[in-house]
Amino acid sequence: MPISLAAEHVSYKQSSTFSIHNLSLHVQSEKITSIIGPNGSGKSTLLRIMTNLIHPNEGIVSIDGKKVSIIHSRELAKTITMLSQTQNYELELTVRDLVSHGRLPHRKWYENLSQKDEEMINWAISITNLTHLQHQSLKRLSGGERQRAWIAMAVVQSPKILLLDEPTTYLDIAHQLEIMELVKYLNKELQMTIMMVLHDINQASKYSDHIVVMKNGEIYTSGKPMDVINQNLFRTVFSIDAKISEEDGAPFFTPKSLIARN
Ligand SMILES: Nc1ncnc2c1ncn2[C@@H]1O[C@H](COP(=O)(O)OP(=O)(O)OP(=O)(O)O)[C@@H](O)[C@H]1O
Repeated sequence: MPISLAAEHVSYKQSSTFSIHNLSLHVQSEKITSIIGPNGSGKSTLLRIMTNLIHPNEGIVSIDGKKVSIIHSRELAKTITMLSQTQNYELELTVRDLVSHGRLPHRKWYENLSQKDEEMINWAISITNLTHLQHQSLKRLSGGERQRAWIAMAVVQSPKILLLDEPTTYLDIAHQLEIMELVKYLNKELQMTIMMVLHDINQASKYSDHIVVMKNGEIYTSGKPMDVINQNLFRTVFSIDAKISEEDGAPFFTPKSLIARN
């Protein structure tokens, strides 16, 4: 079932130096949307607004027309899940324990895991390719394995919408691609709507149906990768000259040189 996540005329004052002003965004259902933009442009803030973690001063965020601010947190967690940029890596938990926590919205805190919970946990561990590591402590995993464990915890909630904040940060290129392929699988096979913040613009271009470019707390532009990724974007948003080519039908950029910032 398609699901509609939208922000309308949202404003949020984060600090004396940063605010989001009158931002509107309709996230495409069952598609992959990537948010790109320079450091401090408001990408994470936007994700947190979309999941009701922070509340806009003005405007509305809604799911299927219902304000997220009035949806019960347990219900909201079953619909939309966000994986933040930094996870607590010092947790003394096994992979399976962590993933089990993701079932909390589906049961009362005092109830034991049901058979359905156990089935979902097995499923989430399996699709993230962690079955052989399920009893391993999180502390003893590689960065890529640990990231997959956190994604499994998010996925076990079977949310319709999954938001990921820089899911590939700190990972080597093979593990980055593994995460991107997993994201693609969740979208294509499970019809999950995905919105993620990415710094790697070539990965955003390759894996996304839609790209949103943030600059100074505003959406500078948005659209299909082919319509958004161009030399002008790199000059005006990232202050670099770039060469744009095409790779498997998606734009591919190579940085050339810095240009003076405005
Ligand atoms: N809790 C906070 N209190 C005050 N200011 C904050 C807070 N969190 C972020 N900011 C500021 O808000 C602005 C936007 O931050 P945000 O994290 O949304 O940017 P971003 O585009 O995700 O950046 P990055 O690419 O570096 O992760 C930045 O100037 C940041 O310093």
